[in-house]
Amino acid sequence: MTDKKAIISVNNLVKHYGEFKAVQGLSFEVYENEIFGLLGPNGAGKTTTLEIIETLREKTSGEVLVDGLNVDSDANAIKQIIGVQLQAAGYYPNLNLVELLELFAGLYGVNVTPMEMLAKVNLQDKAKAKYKELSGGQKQRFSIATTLINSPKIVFLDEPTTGLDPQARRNLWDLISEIRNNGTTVVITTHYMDEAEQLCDRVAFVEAGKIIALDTPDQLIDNLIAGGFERKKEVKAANLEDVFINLTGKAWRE
Ligand SMILES: Nc1ncnc2c1ncn2[C@@H]1O[C@H](COP(=O)(O)OP(=O)(O)OP(=O)(O)O)[C@@H](O)[C@H]1O
Repeated sequence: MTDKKAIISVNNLVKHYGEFKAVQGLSFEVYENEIFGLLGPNGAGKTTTLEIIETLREKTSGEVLVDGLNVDSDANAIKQIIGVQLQAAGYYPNLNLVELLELFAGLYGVNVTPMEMLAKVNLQDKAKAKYKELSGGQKQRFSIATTLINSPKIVFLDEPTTGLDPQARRNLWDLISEIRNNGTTVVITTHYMDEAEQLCDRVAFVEAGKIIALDTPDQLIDNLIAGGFERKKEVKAANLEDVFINLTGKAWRE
């Protein structure tokens, strides 16, 4: 991993909300073409950190470079090369998915073929549906499609699988891996450790505005075991989620 090139560099990032210190000197790099996970408990500062990198939130101090561009001076250029998920409220209720994609493409000043974008996230059948008519998993997939409109170098996904069933989650993992395999760097936040373990090339654990560990999932687990850690209960070769997936299959179904 040492020959990897950093596409995001965060140096001593600090964010205060009044007296409250939400981010307290974070430093990390995201490498080109990896899936990088920010993990940590509620309120740890993950979203704040992401939004500062996305140029959507002011920092208190520190340096953030995105593909060599500085968030302080090059925010507009950064916006051109990143894909960010919109909050649900951003989707005009009376437009269908094709019309929404055309609207976003117009805002970015790019040409897209909406059906091709929908095919990437397996939503061709829903081309004429409105956002509010989609299931939770379909909404997430559509919102990921919107992040790809400007062919970004980096996509940011804030808890993309929260609230989804196991199949929808696994299908989203496949989709996110595909996005990475097509050359895009992915930065993701999640509370699901199985997701981080399966999906992320490297993860950073954030707690109370600080990074307390950063490595590949494999290395972090090996370090823990090397320290003498043992699970109390013997681990079975499968878990209840495996039973669910085996009973119900892995096909897209919402
Ligand atoms: N606009 C704001 N004004 C004041 N405090 C804020 C603001 N935004 C976030 N905070 C506080 O900063 C801390 C970090 O919030 P943040 O949303 O970054 O956490 P998070 O790690 O993304 O949490 P979660 O996992 O719950 O999404 C929290 O204590 C939160 O209450």
